[in-house]
Amino acid sequence: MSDSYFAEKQVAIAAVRRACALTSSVFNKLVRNETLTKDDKSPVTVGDFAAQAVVNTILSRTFPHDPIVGEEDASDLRADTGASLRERVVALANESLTAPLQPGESESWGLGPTHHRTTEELLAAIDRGNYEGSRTGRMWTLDPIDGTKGFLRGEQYAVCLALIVDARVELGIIGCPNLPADPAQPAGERGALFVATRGHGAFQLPLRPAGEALQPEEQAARLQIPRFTPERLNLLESVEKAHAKLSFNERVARVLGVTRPPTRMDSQAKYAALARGDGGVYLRMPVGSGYREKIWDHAPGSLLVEEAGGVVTDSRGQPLDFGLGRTLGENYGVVGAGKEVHATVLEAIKQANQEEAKEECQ
Ligand SMILES: Nc1ncnc2c1ncn2[C@@H]1O[C@H](COP(=O)(O)O)[C@@H](O)[C@H]1OP(=O)(O)O
Ligand SMILES: [Mg+2]
Ligand SMILES: [Mg+2]
Ligand SMILES: [Mg+2]
Repeated sequence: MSDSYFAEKQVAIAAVRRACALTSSVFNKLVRNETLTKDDKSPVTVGDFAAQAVVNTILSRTFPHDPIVGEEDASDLRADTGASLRERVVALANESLTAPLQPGESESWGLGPTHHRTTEELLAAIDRGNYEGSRTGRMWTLDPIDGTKGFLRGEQYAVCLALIVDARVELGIIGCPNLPADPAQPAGERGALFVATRGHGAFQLPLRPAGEALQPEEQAARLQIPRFTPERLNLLESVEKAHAKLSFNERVARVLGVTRPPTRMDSQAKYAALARGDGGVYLRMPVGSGYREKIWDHAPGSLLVEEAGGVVTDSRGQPLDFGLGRTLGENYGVVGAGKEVHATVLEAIKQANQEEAKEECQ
């Protein structure tokens, strides 16, 4: 792995690893009343809030001038009705931040047993994620638990962090605590960390740090999307019908001549799976509800796929624009695939659109 954004990469890997340890341990202890429903009807748990508190606390200490676009905010925790939730989030975040230093971490990052934070400090850290985004300058974007529904089901979710500079994703980190470490052994050990730096490749590392060095070459496996023939392709798609138009995916699969059933998976674990050679196509078409995709849901995943030799665009072939604010703007869907397959998928989408329009006229 190269030295481009080396300091940022070290810090971001450590932050995502701590957040993954936190969320995995919280899953086993989650009780009723530790999950809220947000205004958009999506769930948020003490794990989402605490993971955002941890990552933002570390980033604020190490890169104090960088703004952060994070999914969550602390308003529900500050409310009187949020008192017990707030206490739990503070306890979980402090437990994570005060855990012993791991290989590659520095005490100057404000980590380790003497670094307890106050409630106000942790709520303020969560709210550091309120940045509105920008076309220029540096910013981080964080999804503390991507795929909260998957997390609650004990299935796939991901802790996702990216550094964006002048609207271009430069660094992407995705921690997947429930993803098999080795795709050839689906029932084997779980947990994988994915790291991509623009121009320097995509890598899988162990989720738990091993040995003294942070990322010795032998621990990082370089990822490359293989060439796919249609018989070997299958679509990687959302589990949630409300998030993506799965009936349209079926049509696209038919046009492509894909015979294998789709792989349904929550979160940016889909991008990680694609980057390491699973499926061959990431397809997410809008359901027509006016939902706008968020930058934290695609920034690290899209860089990971690009650095593994793939292409990620909207369904018209336009690049995703990370400079518009907290969202990607009007939603035309997202398509990710290896270079050769990507163009074929865009063609198949055109054809599927025409077929659908024709049927709707009849
Ligand atoms: N109505 C919606 N349409 C599309 N995506 C949504 C919607 N509501 C939430 N999401 C986000 O979609 C992503 C899940 O994608 P997938 O369906 O592929 O697993 C998550 O980031 C989820 O947020 P969250 O981070 O809160 O889980
Ligand atoms: Mg959410
Ligand atoms: Mg998300
Ligand atoms: Mg989330």
